[in-house]
Amino acid sequence: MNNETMNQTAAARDAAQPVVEARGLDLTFQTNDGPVQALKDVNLTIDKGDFVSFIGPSGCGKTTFLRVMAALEQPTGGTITVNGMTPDEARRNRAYGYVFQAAGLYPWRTIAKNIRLPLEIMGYSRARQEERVKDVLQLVDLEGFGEKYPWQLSGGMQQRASIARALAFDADILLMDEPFGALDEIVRDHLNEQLLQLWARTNKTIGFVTHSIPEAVYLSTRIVVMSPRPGRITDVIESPLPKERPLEIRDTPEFIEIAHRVREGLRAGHSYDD
Ligand SMILES: Nc1ncnc2c1ncn2[C@@H]1O[C@H](COP(=O)(O)OP(=O)(O)OP(=O)(O)O)[C@@H](O)[C@H]1O
Repeated sequence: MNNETMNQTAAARDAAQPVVEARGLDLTFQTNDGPVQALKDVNLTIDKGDFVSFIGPSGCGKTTFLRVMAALEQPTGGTITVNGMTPDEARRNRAYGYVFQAAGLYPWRTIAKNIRLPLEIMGYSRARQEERVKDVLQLVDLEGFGEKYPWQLSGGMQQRASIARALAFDADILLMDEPFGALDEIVRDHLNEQLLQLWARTNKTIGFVTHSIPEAVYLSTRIVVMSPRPGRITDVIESPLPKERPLEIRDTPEFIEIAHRVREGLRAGHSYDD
């Protein structure tokens, strides 16, 4: 191998820094009705700056995988590292922010105070808290809404506030569990566009759970198709779509082709016997 080729190989390796590496991951829950295998032999690498969506029918382990990454569940087999550490160490290093399906804002605190909460807990100075709140409100297009209470905002705005809270301590990784699932389609389209812009501006690594094929295809650099009983990965689709994605991209043949492959993957992994 000549020097130039070696340099190119090294550059490619540096460019693709693995953020999450799961190898042979298993998770079996012990329940009163017996063991439930939520994840079976999951192998996945997520690189820095990837936008990875997890799609699959109910119960295929999407949320469980996200929770394992966030150290909220312990695997019962295999290995997983986040930024080269255990998920627990990564959590203590503030590697991720987590966004749930429900915005989960405290109704008695203003939007700014909701966003400030994790920073207060982490002991940020008052000045630094103010600075971060201002920055993240701007990132999610909610400048001027900091002093409002959650009930004064629409559902879409509340979800943006919840994303702002997850971004407050500037974690590298954003884990989002069906964050827009409860919103109507127009609002969802708008938030999808905004999320892509935010991702492009911040270069975060995003793990995103969804039930929607168009949402997964529109947002992702990589789509992980899962199937249930036991929960496992059946396909990983690398998106050929450019990083710049106007909503109209959804009408292009490339988009429709990826959506078709996701649908086929879901169909193949689905058992119609139950
Ligand atoms: N704490 C738990 N104890 C026992 N079983 C659990 C627990 N959490 C999840 N499970 C089971 O593990 C399986 C995977 O659940 P999980 O919530 O990860 O699926 P999902 O793909 O996110 O589903 P959905 O799309 O409905 O949110 C399911 O069978 C679920 O009932």
